[in-house]
Amino acid sequence: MNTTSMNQNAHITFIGGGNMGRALISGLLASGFRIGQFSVVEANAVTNQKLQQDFGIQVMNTLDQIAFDFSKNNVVVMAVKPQDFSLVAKTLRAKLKPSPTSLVTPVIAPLVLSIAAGIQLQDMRRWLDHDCCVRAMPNTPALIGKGITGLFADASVGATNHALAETICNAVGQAVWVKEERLIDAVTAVSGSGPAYVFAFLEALQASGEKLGLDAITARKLAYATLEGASELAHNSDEPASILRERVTSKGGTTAAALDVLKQLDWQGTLEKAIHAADQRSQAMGNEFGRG
Ligand SMILES: NC(=O)C1=CN([C@@H]2O[C@H](COP(=O)(O)OP(=O)(O)OC[C@H]3O[C@@H](n4cnc5c(N)ncnc54)[C@H](OP(=O)(O)O)[C@@H]3O)[C@@H](O)[C@H]2O)C=CC1
Ligand SMILES: O=C(O)[C@@H]1CCC=N1
Repeated sequence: MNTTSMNQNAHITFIGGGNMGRALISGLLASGFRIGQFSVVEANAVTNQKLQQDFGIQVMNTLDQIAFDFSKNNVVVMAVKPQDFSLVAKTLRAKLKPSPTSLVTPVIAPLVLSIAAGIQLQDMRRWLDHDCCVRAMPNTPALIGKGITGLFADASVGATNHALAETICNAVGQAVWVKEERLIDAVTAVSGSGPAYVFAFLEALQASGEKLGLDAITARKLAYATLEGASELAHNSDEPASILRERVTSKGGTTAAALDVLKQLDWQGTLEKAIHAADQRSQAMGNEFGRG
């Protein structure tokens, strides 16, 4: 099946349309997937209502309302919190197979694409009684088509579903495959949680400007434009970030004064510890919520 017909025949069911589900739905719609290709199950009444209003898509309240059309290339995006995952997966289990009286057998096995932090493939497969599972770790810039998603699949996922998972993630930005499942925890720590570190940096840069006497609007403009300009410069440059940093740092100047303080406070070490904590938490959540 070529990519165009694979995409056109895809039906994507989101279980959970909260922060990340919403970002992916929005990004996928903007990239050309059609409204009719989506189903969403969202238990929260307010979130449910808002999804219907904003996107005009079909949003169900409960999992028992799902009925897969097995003539489609079904993708089920598991976008609930890790602590809700096992219950959802166990409820979904019976739905993933056509009923014995069904006249349609799946063209390809439904793909279960989990974006949940920590939840491991072995646990998903046990709960779902279904092999065709892929782990993905996207991030919220998917909302504007600038996400980056780390993906892991093992050999039990066939070529079509491998390609489908990648196509969906590419539609909302970029996708990278990692070679070991364990590395999805690292992806989570770096880029899944990463936007929050960047937003915290932006908050701090703006607040520092205000403390130096700039009004809030000006401080915000300076901080946001600096982050945008610097990251685009780094992105488009052949040089590593360390060289770009040196070019800003005049000998005995202002940048050197600021970077000296960050060095004394072991800024890099602190950030490494923070990202290590996220990686550890991802593993711990896998153990905590993977039981049962
Ligand atoms: N937020 C992010 O930046 C990222 C999140 N992720 C992962 O994505 C997943 C979702 O995170 P996030 O979007 O932030 O979480 P949210 O809580 O915003 O969204 C999850 C939604 O699922 C709903 N829900 C709970 N149980 C069910 C059910 N049985 N059926 C249907 N819907 C249900 C929740 O309702 P209620 O609130 O009422 O429980 C909630 O609205 C997590 O596993 C997280 O690890 C991955 C990458 C980035
Ligand atoms: O904070 C979390 O657990 C989720 C996973 C990555 C981003 N948000």
